[in-house]
Amino acid sequence: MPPTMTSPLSVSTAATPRATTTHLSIDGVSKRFGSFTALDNIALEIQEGEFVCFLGPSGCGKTTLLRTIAGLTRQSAGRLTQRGKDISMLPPQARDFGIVFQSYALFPNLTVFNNVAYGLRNRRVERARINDRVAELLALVNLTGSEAKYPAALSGGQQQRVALARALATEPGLLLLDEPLSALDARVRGHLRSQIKALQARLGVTTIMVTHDQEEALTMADRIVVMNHGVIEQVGTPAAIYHQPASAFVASFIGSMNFLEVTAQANRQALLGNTPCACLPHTIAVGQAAQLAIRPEAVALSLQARALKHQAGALNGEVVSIEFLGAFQRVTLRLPEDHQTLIADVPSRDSSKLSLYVGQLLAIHLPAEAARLYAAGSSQQ
Ligand SMILES: Nc1ncnc2c1ncn2[C@@H]1O[C@H](COP(=O)(O)OP(=O)(O)OP(=O)(O)O)[C@@H](O)[C@H]1O
Repeated sequence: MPPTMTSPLSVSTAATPRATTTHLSIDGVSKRFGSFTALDNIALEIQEGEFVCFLGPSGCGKTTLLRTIAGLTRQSAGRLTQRGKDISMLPPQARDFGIVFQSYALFPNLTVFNNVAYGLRNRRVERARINDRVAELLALVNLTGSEAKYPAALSGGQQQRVALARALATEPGLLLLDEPLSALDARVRGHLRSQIKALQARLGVTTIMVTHDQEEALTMADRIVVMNHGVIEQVGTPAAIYHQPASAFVASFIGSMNFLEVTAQANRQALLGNTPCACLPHTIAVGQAAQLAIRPEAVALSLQARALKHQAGALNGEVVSIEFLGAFQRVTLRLPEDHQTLIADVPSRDSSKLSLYVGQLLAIHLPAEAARLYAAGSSQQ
């Protein structure tokens, strides 16, 4: 299985806020469409003020879960509680949330001012208060001065900022974001990502964002809910999801990962061909086929391969390609063990010491603390 290749990621290391009050509880929520199960017994608690991302591949059920929270889709089973109140059967208009969709969904025939004021007018808020609140919200999303413009006169990023202001206008307890950045080009997306994150931190509004973009989730979320085939695979901080993936699926979905075919051994070990490799504690039976997962940046390369070549327990490989990626070089090695391949990311400042070239034989070190064993054939993407 070739390793999943994506660019290196900056993982948000911000600690989960010390929020201890539950904002939203999802208890045993399932959703079936005919005989198809889109959500299977989902259980999740979201804390007051948290920024949570639902992350997963297309069709995993993340939008269905968001829509269920909003009341736009009715669950087939289970219960939703918001701030202690059972909202399971409430229609969307009786629930406390603001929502931003992927496509801007602004009213095209209303000005920016009137789009943002819409929810406030529906609630019969008095005119002077509406004027103040719209001014405050437009300042918050850096669109002061755009009050009289129509959506068609705004860029995609500006339209999404108006949509955000509109969603926040009535001060909802919960902000729902359904892939709000995916229709925007990369530069605007990056900029808006940090704006939304800063705004959320400033307002402290509990936020759930659906995304299929791992980088977005890793950089924005306090906690990530990784979903696959209608179930939650793992819930954790970005750092925990990245460094301690709970399943082969999570390991392969987030960041780049090598998967080597090995045989499980006792005492935190696995056999790669005949070469013993130390790894983290595992629960796979001795002698069972397994996958050893290790990130490319954790693989260490050195020059003593020839000396080690015939030494028991030494792992070496031949360089088959070198890609220059700026901050690091991505080196693909062929291992003598069953001709498997391994990717190593070598920081550019270290690569000169290795004088890398195709055909070179290098010693490989797989640090045990970065090597995780999963059952062979366990779900990847
Ligand atoms: N109204 C519906 N009727 C039938 N099937 C549906 C309906 N809505 C969603 N599904 C199915 O449920 C599954 C989950 O859909 P959902 O939209 O939640 O996925 P997703 O993870 O948000 O994916 P994407 O990123 O592609 O939007 C999909 O297989 C989808 O085809």
